Amino acid sequence: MSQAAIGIIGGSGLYKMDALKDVEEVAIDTPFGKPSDAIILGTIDGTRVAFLARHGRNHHLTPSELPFRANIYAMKSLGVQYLISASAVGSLKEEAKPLDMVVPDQFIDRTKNRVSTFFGDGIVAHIGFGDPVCHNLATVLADAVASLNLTDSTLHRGGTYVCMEGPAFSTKAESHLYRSWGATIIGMTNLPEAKLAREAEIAYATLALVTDYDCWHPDHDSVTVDLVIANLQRNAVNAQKVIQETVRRLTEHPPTSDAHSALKYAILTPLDKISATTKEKLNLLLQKYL
Ligand SMILES: CSC[C@H]1O[C@H](OP(=O)(O)O)[C@H](O)[C@@H]1O
Ligand SMILES: Nc1ncnc2[nH]cnc12
Repeated sequence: MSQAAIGIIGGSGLYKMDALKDVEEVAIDTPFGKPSDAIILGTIDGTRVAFLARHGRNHHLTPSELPFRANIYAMKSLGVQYLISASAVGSLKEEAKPLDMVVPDQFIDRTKNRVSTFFGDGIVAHIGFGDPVCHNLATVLADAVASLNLTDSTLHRGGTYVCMEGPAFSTKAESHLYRSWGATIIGMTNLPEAKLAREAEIAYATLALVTDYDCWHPDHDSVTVDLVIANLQRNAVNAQKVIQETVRRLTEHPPTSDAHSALKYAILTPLDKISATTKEKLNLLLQKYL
């Protein structure tokens, strides 16, 4: 099957990548079901890239309905080693303005209905997640943003992304609570993805595109989908430029990543005690340790 070392997951408003050439659509089935949509394989300036629209190209899946495991497994099956998420987020800080970009380095989990692990069914593993984002990949991503000198968007390096369940946006009390925790941005999708990517030994980083001030800001109307999409469409051109530049830099200097060996000391169950069925289901993740 065709392979790509770099994967992109496009969120709300980013349903395709114009820079992707020679595209081929691949419908992948995984032991965890089907991904959100077909994966679009192609090249960006000669580098193979796999693109997936997180909510489907017609945005038909809510955050709680997303097949996170199938999405990450499908990326792994294509050989993806670096995964970049482009995501719409609300801002929890005055200085992170709509149209700005944030490359977060921490997450807070406020989800309730997500399956965020490949393990279970007779195999136990606990990956380290103290640093949930790959520092080296995030640095390449943030450096790519900085190199473009975008006039209409300020870059914020680091910051905490609160991942809420949704699909309704937060209450004001929740929004103020997250601000009191020092969090920078809020979204509904990235945390399960980051956990599963780590379990799959894929380096993961997020390009967060600020679309609104959530509902805490006294001078801004509460968040609406219209506002999110309008601001994302304004920012989608910049986001694609950033991704293109990041792909160029990753191709020139592929960074090392601790994520690439995340399972080395994480599996507790003796490998000879794992059932054949579970072994087969997780073979893609486990094969280098078997
Ligand atoms: C359309 S507003 C809420 C929606 O947008 C974000 O999606 P994504 O992370 O896929 O860009 C947010 O997480 C919500 O799912
Ligand atoms: N304010 C917000 N809350 C949660 N997810 C979002 N995505 C974009 N804006 C958001």
